[in-house]
Amino acid sequence: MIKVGIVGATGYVGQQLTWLLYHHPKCEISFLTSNQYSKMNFSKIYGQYKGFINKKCIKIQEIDDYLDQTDVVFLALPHGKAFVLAKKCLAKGIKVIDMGADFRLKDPEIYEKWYQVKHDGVDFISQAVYGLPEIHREEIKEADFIANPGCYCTASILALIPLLKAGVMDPSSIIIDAASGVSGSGRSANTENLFTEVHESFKAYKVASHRHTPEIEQELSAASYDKKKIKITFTPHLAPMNRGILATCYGNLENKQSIEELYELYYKEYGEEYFIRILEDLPETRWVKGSNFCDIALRIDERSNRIIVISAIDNMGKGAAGQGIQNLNILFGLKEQEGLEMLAMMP
Ligand SMILES: NC(=O)C1=CN([C@@H]2O[C@H](COP(=O)(O)OP(=O)(O)OC[C@H]3O[C@@H](n4cnc5c(N)ncnc54)[C@H](OP(=O)(O)O)[C@@H]3O)[C@@H](O)[C@H]2O)C=CC1
Ligand SMILES: CC(=O)N[C@@H](CCC(=O)OP(=O)(O)O)C(=O)O
Repeated sequence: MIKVGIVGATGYVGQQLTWLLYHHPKCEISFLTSNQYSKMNFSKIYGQYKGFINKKCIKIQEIDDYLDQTDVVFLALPHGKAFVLAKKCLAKGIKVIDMGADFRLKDPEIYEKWYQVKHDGVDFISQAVYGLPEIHREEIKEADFIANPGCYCTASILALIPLLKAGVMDPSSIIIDAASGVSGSGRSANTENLFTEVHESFKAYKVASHRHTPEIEQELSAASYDKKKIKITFTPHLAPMNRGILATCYGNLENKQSIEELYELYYKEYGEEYFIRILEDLPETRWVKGSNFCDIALRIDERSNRIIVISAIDNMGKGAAGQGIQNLNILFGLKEQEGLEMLAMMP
């Protein structure tokens, strides 16, 4: 069995990791950390685990006692908090999957500008592989340190890469409108996320300033046919639902092309990918809720010759914990779907 520690287990991503690992046939949990709830049984915080997980949370400072019996550690902490822990675990030969943003951006100056935090792990950036398996699988197989992508980034990058690789779209014309469920902002108390503030309302936020913008640009630029630096317009929205991301991505087509030709690019890129479903029907968040799937569909606006790509993921599935487990499976040479084959649950 692979022994897995979760740092930040009481957050939404940490809880989702715990749920997936509890059901994973090849993994067992070695420790769960929480500073706020240390010494409290995990099933007291999340009641569904009563009778299933009987483990007390430990403080981060106590993980040293457990690291000798741990193969891989998930860091599910706010940004700026992964540097010291990643360094410590890697030095002990323990694999690390960071769910936060600290090692996703290859340029520390860009990180510092968008996150307003000093990068304290510059020496490790090159060691971290961007954990989007459909794009970086071969590098992930060789890695011991994974920077798990941001949720909006996963939905947007997977939606656009086939078009950019083929060079059929003007990269300077990309606009991404994406909406997320409220769990995307985490579990900590915040007036803006109260039920009364978000229920029955829909809003854009961090317009032209969201920190996922440079992450999406980094990956799209690297994947595009000419590797030129791409600048996008990205507008996130808050949707009054618990989970899910729907990304609607627009770009100008370079030439007149049929929808069949464009779908062909997606079948070529993702035809073998278990977790990507290329659909003719338009994706909906409810069809991916709780799963690790990314559903994608295409349309052409004939009047403007614009391509519109719509993708749906669960922000905590393929957008975070599901993808984290997919990365774990690759790191340890397991079947990529191990522990991840569940479908969305309706309603
Ligand atoms: N929510 C989502 O959909 C997604 C989140 N992410 C990223 O995953 C990470 C975790 O997100 P999420 O679970 O939503 O966040 P939450 O706010 O729900 O949880 C954060 C966790 O980190 C712990 N924590 C908070 N502050 C500190 C601190 N100063 N030092 C140590 N531990 C701390 C909390 O522990 P304690 O019990 O002590 O309070 C809690 O367990 C973030 O980097 C986030 O950006 C990535 C993709 C999607
Ligand atoms: C709805 C909502 O608030 N979503 C979060 C994105 C969560 C995420 O993926 O953030 P990281 O890149 O920090 O991991 C946000 O917009 O900040």
